[in-house]
Amino acid sequence: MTDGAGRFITLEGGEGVGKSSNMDFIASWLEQRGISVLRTREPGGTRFAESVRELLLNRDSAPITDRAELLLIFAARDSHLEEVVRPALARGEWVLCDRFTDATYAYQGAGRGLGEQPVAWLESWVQGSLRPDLTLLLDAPVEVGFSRADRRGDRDRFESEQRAFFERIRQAYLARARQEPARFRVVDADRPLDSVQSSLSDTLEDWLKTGSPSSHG
Ligand SMILES: Nc1ncnc2c1ncn2[C@@H]1O[C@H](COP(=O)(O)OP(=O)(O)O)[C@@H](O)[C@H]1O
Ligand SMILES: Cc1cn([C@H]2C[C@H](O)[C@@H](COP(=O)(O)OP(=O)(O)O)O2)c(=O)[nH]c1=O
Repeated sequence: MTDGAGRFITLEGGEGVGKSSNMDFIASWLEQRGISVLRTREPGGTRFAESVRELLLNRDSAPITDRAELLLIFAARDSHLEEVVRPALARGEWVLCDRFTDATYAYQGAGRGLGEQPVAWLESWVQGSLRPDLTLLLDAPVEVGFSRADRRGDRDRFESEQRAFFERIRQAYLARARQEPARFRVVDADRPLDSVQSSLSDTLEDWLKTGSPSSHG
């Protein structure tokens, strides 16, 4: 892509679907095509946001109400957008982010049961018109992700939730993908890693062919 405009790509999915395993793959795939990408994650990406991440993920944190959790996530997001994402897009760079606001609709909106409305308010206040250009959703049954994530060892504060929480998250992600088919590509992650990656290649190839429209030009 040589049009000089940045692109904002997000990777989403429930626990253990393979986001971390595929971040490198996606970044290298783009880099092989001459597109360098800035890799980042949420919550996180700045010193402040990484401290918030620690607070949110640590099982030994003092109790956090659901509303406070939502506000903390957007506080971290504001810092990440101001310090990292917006400046990179303004320089014409591509940004690849491990989770973004679709995760908030899924985890806080559906998982915690706060509903879409408070997420939508904060999204429009904190982000203005900024939205991802492409969202890759890795989808797998909850038990598949769970058994993979368990191999990683200790469960964090979110991973300690019950199965119904993760079912709501999966359904919310799929519903968002249905509502915004132009932005989302759903990849079946319930397959061996090489098949998942071959689908990701096809998906990216197809998206680049369609002109990979940017809203940050
Ligand atoms: N398609 C796959 N098939 C089998 N195991 C996988 C697959 N993708 C990832 N894994 C393994 O599952 C575990 C969780 O993957 P990870 O990438 O950390 O998931 P996430 O970041 O989505 O939580 C890791 O041990 C990883 O090696
Ligand atoms: C970005 C974001 C993440 N989260 C949660 C989901 C994850 O459990 C956790 C950290 O994300 P992540 O690093 O993707 O964890 P994992 O690799 O274990 O899937 O933060 C939210 O609840 N809301 C959000 O808006």
